[in-house]
Amino acid sequence: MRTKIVAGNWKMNNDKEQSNKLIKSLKKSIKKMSLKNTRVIVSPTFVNLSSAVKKAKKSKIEVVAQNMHQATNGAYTGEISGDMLKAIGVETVILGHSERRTYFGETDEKLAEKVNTVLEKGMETIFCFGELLEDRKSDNHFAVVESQLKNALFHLEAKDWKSIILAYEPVWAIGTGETASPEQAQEMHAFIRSIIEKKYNEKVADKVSILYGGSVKPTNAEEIFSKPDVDGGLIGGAALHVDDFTAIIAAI
Ligand SMILES: O=C(CO)COP(=O)(O)O
Repeated sequence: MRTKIVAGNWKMNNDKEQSNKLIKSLKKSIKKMSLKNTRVIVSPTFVNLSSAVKKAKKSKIEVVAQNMHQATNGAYTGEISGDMLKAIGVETVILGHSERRTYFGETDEKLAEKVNTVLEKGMETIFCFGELLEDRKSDNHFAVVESQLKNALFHLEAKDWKSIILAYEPVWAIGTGETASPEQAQEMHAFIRSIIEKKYNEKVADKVSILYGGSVKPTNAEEIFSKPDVDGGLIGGAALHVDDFTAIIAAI
């Protein structure tokens, strides 16, 4: 059985107090839930990671980072390395989010380097990708997603995939209120699994958790998560509110 995951990407939101308060409330609200085979993840901004890790201790909540640099250390002003994250108890990092690609020029090639570093450091990544609206309109969405995966991940060996979680986030659905329909999500997730099977084998394809991201809300989560190839969600806006995020976790 594949691991189910509900992850909240807080982006550049929540100061230290808000961050700690949200974790405290979330801890309480999920305490009685039976979360067998399910991971609950939150991703605060860098400066709040350390206190979030402490706050989340002795709970089901895992704290992950939103980005990291590919080098171990060096003259990279403003950057954060994998070792620095590990030193404060953060073992997982989101990579390739569309906001990083769009606003910070992260290319598939750079992401491939970051993924390599994640593996060298024994870390894990939630790897994001997804097509733009114009790609979908021109019926290029499968080709775009396939090339993003090939360029950034298909140099890996089969054994490396135990450290990879995929997050399909169609850019047109991020923060827009417009969600991919459960059928569109399922169609793409099944396609992703099929190309992984072709490149590797059935076991790798069957084992990798593929999350959907893009305007997931309490009102649509259950239907999206009910699809056989959707193993959870990467949640933006709705992860900032404990009631909404709790309802989304309950939907899994
Ligand atoms: O970008 C996202 C998660 O990484 C999705 O954001 P929204 O849920 O706000 O659309």
